[in-house]
Amino acid sequence: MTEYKIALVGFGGVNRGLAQLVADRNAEWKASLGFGIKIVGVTDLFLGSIVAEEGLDAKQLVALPIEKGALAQMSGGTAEALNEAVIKHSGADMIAEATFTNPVDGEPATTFCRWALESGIHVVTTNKGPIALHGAELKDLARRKGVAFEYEGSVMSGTPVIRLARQALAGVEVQGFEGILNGTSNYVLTRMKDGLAFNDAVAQAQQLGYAEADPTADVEGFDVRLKVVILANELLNARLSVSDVACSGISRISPEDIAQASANGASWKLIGSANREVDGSVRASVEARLLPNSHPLAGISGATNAVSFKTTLLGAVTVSGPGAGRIETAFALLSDIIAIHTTHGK
Ligand SMILES: NC(=O)c1ccc[n+]([C@@H]2O[C@H](COP(=O)([O-])OP(=O)(O)OC[C@H]3O[C@@H](n4cnc5c(N)ncnc54)[C@H](O)[C@@H]3O)[C@@H](O)[C@H]2O)c1
Ligand SMILES: N[C@@H](CCO)C(=O)O
Repeated sequence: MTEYKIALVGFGGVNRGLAQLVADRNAEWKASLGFGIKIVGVTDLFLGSIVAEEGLDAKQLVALPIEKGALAQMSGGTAEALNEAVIKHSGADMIAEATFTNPVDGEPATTFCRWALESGIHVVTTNKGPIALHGAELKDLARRKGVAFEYEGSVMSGTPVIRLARQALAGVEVQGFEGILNGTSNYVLTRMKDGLAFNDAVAQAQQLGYAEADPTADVEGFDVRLKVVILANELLNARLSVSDVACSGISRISPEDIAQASANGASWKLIGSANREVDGSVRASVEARLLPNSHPLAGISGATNAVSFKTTLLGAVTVSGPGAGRIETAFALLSDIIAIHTTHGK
């Protein structure tokens, strides 16, 4: 029976969700998926770090209090985040990288991915920064080292979209896409429709684990911009940089705008899109749009996301599902591990 040794880099909502899945389902996976997972290391800026080659108790990790240096409370743990040592020397076959997304330069997560890949260790990540800003370099490094670099959860959380489009839609000629790609902003717009104030709706999204560490990234469109770059480069073979994508958010939409839209049978939505132009170039944008309620994306509510691919052979193909959430995103990491097991399984 294959047992993957994994090190968790960043132990916030998403990787705690993965530990929860391991605690609850590892035995079942051995039967249904043909492998198990052993957590051999954890490192987190706030909580500290720990390594245990024999494996850590996932239940104990899930129950760890969210207190500065809390990993020092576990036998062998320390209050220091020994990121490099945990990534390179914990004996892990793979790391699950889930630290903060840095939309400016993708650091330090990009360095964490490089350390692992250079050491011949697979990487699964939900972090948009390294992929949107350094994806080509990291994919090339992974190829050269013969290891996997998987990032399904970077777009639409656990809802399959990157691998689905890459594999199941291969050959249908994707010409473009438009979608609701941020759970927090869609949740905020939905709750404002119910009468909640903007700031209160953002606070709820934070409590529910949807928002970025700095929710400005959600409501000003920066998070969607990263996702548009990832999807356009992945599916349209574009070579977009973040600066190529015009971007605005939802913070200027007032309760009055929302009420007026409702009265007129329309809804405000934050839409990320990219399209191949006749000259072959790809044009992309992120903006709030007023959609008639008959539009397929107008009825997508709460933290649900949806993306509609424009294809030559099938017309529009639309995928909808959770766009954020701790367990939902942890599932994306599991789907990456399953993909690694399929391609690199021992
Ligand atoms: N929560 C979601 O719904 C969701 C969905 C898709 C993608 N993501 C992405 O997944 C990642 C993790 O999300 P989350 O909700 O768990 O965030 P989180 O804020 O709950 O956790 C991030 C953790 O990373 C740690 N960290 C930050 N910088 C670090 C560093 N330099 N070294 C070590 N640890 C560091 C923090 O202390 C924190 O515990 C983010 O990049 C986010 O954009 C989240
Ligand atoms: N903060 C992001 C997490 C998923 O990438 C969102 O709300 O969509």
